[in-house]
Amino acid sequence: MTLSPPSRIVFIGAGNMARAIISGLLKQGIPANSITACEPSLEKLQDLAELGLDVSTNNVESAAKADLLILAVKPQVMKSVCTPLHAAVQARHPIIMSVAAGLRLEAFERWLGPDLAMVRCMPNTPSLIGKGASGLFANSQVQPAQKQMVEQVMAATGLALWVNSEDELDAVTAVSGSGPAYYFLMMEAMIKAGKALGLSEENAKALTLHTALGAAEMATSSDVSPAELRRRVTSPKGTTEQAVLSFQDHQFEQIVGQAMHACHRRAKELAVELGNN
Ligand SMILES: NC(=O)C1=CN([C@@H]2O[C@H](COP(=O)(O)OP(=O)(O)OC[C@H]3O[C@@H](n4cnc5c(N)ncnc54)[C@H](O)[C@@H]3O)[C@@H](O)[C@H]2O)C=CC1
Ligand SMILES: O=C(O)[C@@H]1CCC=N1
Repeated sequence: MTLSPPSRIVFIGAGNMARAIISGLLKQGIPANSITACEPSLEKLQDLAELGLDVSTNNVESAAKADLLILAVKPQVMKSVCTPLHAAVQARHPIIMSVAAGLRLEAFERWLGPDLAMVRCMPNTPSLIGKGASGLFANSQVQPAQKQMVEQVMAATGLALWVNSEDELDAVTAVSGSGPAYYFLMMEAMIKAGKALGLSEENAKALTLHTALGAAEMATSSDVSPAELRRRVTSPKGTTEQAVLSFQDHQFEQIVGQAMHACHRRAKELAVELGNN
């Protein structure tokens, strides 16, 4: 895939999320030498340099050559990372994309200056294998062609959806940003229970993971709802029914709902704790 200009993508922060996006981009054929990864420690950048990326420890120099600047540091350090970039981004006006949970566009506008084309993105780590799911929201400075370019970049990592309001990104965080962890937690619990029922760890793990894969692929490719797919597994007076009844007796739906509300609340708290100065 070739990106229409702007074409230098600079990542500030090359941790888990940046690496997941970078990997998705490389898999889609985006040239490694058009991507810059910037991190405080060159040691951490070594594998990315070996893949052919341009690497740097200097955020300001890297931002100064960005066409698309992706801010991928923890929310807790975002302000201290952004403030020194003010002059570089005001001089070049790249498209800026934050992947940080919670932090709102108005905070970035305070830290980086006004009139910048900014996108907030909530990606997830399955971007690593091109199976990511991202929510995107753009401010009014982002032009249609720039929106298309950002969408093309994130679509290289999986599903990329625009949402209608910035608030919705906190809901995206609760559903898909943090969502992989919920499924991993479920897998951990199923492997443990499979072992308790007498399977070897190896078999419990293989069966659990392939079941998750099969269920996810079936649900995404099917034209019927997850509820109907569940019904088709659940024979009246059969085995699945007992498991589902047990989940329901233990308020499964409420447990999931409460967890996602807690996630959503935390995104809002982060915005207040870290974005108000
Ligand atoms: N991990 C995930 O599943 C997701 C993470 N995010 C967001 O992505 C952002 C990054 O999270 P992770 O990648 O998980 O964290 P991480 O800790 O793996 O990566 C952050 C990277 O930033 C680097 N860094 C620290 N200070 C820096 C500085 N001054 N300049 C440049 N780089 C610096 C760190 O060395 C580290 O490699 C966060 O804001 C998070 O909210 C969003 C969606 C999903
Ligand atoms: O846990 C977090 O804060 C980040 C944001 C979404 C997924 N991981």
